Amino acid sequence: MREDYQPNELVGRDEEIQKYQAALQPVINGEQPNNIFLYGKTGVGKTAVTRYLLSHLAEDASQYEDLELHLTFLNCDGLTSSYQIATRLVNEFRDETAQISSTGYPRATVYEMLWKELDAIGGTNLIVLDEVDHVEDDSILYQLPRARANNKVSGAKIGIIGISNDFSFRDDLSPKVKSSLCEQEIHFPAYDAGDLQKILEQRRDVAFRDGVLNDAVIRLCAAYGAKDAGDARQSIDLLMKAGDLAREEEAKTITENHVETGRHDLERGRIEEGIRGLTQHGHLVLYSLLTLHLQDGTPVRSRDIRPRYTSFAQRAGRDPLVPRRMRDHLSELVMLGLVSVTERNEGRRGGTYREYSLAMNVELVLSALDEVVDEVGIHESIHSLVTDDIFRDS
Ligand SMILES: Nc1ncnc2c1ncn2[C@@H]1O[C@H](COP(=O)(O)OP(=O)(O)OP(=O)(O)O)[C@@H](O)[C@H]1O
Repeated sequence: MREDYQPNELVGRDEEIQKYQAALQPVINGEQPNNIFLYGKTGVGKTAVTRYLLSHLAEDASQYEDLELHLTFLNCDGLTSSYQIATRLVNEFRDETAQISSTGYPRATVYEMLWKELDAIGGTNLIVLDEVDHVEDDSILYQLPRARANNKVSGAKIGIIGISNDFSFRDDLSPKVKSSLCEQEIHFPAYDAGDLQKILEQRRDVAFRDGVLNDAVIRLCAAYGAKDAGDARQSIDLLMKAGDLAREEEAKTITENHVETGRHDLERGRIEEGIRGLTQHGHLVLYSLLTLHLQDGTPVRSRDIRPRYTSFAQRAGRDPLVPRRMRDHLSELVMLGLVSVTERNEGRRGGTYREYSLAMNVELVLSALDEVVDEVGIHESIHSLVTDDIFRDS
C-alpha cells in the first residue's frame, strides 16, 4: 500500500504503455533514443509506469550482447537549477571517492565533467528527470538532449525522460527546449472509477488477508478517488487508512464506515497541514473570518473583516498588517480553498469589490487553529463549539 511498492502489473494504462514502449523502441534497436516527456496530474501512474517499463527494458537489453544500457533516475524535487542537476549527475556517474561539491565550479566546467563521464560510460544512457518542473532554468534540458548533436559527447547515446505534473511547465518551455525535450509526448489522463477499482483490487490481493475487504468498500474508495482527482495515490491511501482504522478497532472486516471515517481523517489531515503551514497573520485572518461566519456575518468585504482582525492581532500581541497585506493573506486562503470569494458590482458607479466566505467545515478549521485561539482567546461565537468538545475530539 505504500509508495515504494512496485506493482507487477499496471492496470488501466494500456494505451500509454503502448505509446511509451514505441517511444523506447530505438533503444533496443541500438539507435539514438528518443527524448520523452510525460505529463499528467499527480498520482496517475507516470512514475510507476516509467519504473515498470524501464525495468523490462533493462531486462530485454541484457539479452543483447552489443547493447549496453544505463538507467539513471533523478527526482528534481529540491534541485532547482541546471547546475545542481549537472553536479548531481556527475556524482551519480562517479564513484564515492571522486565526488564533486555542489557549489564552486563554473557551470561550463560542470558540463565538461558531465560529458566526460558520459563518454567514459558509453552505451545508451537514459536519464529520467522526475518532477522536472522544479528546475527553474532550462539550460540542462537543452544541453543534455543535444549533447551528441553538438559534439559534446561521441561515445554515449543520451535520451532524457522528463516527467511533470505541472501543465504550465510544458507550455512555458522555450521553443528550442520543447522541440528537443518533448520529441515524444505522452499524456497520462486522470483515472476513472473503473480504473481505480482495478488498481485497488490488485492491492487487495497482495496487501490484505482473504475475506476482510469486500467489493463495496473497494467501489467506495474508487468512487471517492474518481470524484476527487482521479489520483491512484489518494485512493490507495484511503484504502490503507480504512484498513488501519479497522485494525485499530480489531474489527474482523473493513466496512464502508471505516472508509467514511478514514476519508474524514485524511481530509482533516490535509486541511490541518495547509492551515498549519500559514503564518500567524494568516491564522489571525482566518480566525476572524471564521467568527464572522458563525455570527452570520459572511459574505464579508475585507474592510469589514479588518476591525475584527485588528482586535485579534492586538490580543495576540502582534502589530496588525496594513489593509493591502491583510488582503494578500485573504488571497492565500482563497488559493488554499479555505475561503471563497465573489466579485460584486457597486451599482451604477461601476466599481467592483470582493466578498469573502468560509469555504471549509467549521470544526476542521477550528481544530487546526488551536494555537491562535489560545493566543487570542475564545471568541464568543465559538464558545458553544469549544465547550462541545471539538478540541478534545480532535
Ligand atoms: N495503473 C496503476 N496500477 C497500479 N498502481 C498504480 C497505477 N498507477 C498508479 N499506481 C500507484 O499509485 C501511486 C502513485 O503513482 P505514481 O507515483 O506513478 O504517480 P505520478 O503520476 O508519478 O504522480 P506524481 O506526479 O505525483 O509523481 C503509486 O503507489 C503507484 O504504484
